[in-house]
Amino acid sequence: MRASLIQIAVNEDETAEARRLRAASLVRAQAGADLVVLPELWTTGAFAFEEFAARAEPLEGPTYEAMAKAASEAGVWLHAGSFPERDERGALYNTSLVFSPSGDLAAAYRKIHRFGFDKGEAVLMSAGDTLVTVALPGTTLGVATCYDLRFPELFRALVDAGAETLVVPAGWPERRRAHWTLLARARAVENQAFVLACGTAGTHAGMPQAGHSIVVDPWGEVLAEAGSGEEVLTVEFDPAEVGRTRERFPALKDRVLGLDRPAPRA
Ligand SMILES: O=C(O)CCC(=O)C(=O)O
Repeated sequence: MRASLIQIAVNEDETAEARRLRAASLVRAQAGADLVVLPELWTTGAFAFEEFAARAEPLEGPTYEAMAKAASEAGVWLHAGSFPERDERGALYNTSLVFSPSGDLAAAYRKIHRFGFDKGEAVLMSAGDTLVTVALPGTTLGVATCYDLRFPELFRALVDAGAETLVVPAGWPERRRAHWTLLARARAVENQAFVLACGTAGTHAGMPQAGHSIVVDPWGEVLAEAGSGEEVLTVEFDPAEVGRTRERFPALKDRVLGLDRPAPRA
């Protein structure tokens, strides 16, 4: 399987519309890949909070239209990263879209863990509540977004639902880059799965982005890692390696579920 992660730069000197056109052309240039991945909130920037409401779109808005067309023109499975979605009740979500090579929507995932504690995305957006997996020829994707990477129980639930390739679009800041690469490897090792983690480059709302998109195999080896600037990271991998790893080193079979919790101290 050939996957291309488009680590697009998100800077304020480019409009969302111009970036959408550029992203579509970058996707079309990946014709021949099986799977193409874009990062989180690449139209607005993950830290441009005031843009979320101003730039929010219905599910089938301009980003959906442009990415559906780009997927079908390139003939690839496309995880189109995420955009600020406004639903019919006016609530905002950080929503990712996955398209089939014919440009049909295969899945939409609303980010479950919102980042910011008591500000930013955590207060501006609503949380998703549904796990999403997508069956591709040869592998099943499990999708998560950025801050979700810090929550191993979400990834374990995706594995329980059949995921073998975990796809994580992000807008991860440079100042915590060490966590990004460490957590991507941890999620791969503990779940014996491929991790495809696609970040952004550039600086928006004063927040330099980490870049360093990374692809990790089920043994935790880094197959490819981008630098800090805009880059397309392309990697070939054999999805059957997940089954071989789980067979050879069957740690997932040794899980102990339903442990009693210690009684709270009086
Ligand atoms: O967890 C982190 O350090 C970064 C998370 C983040 O930037 C996000 O989810 O938008």
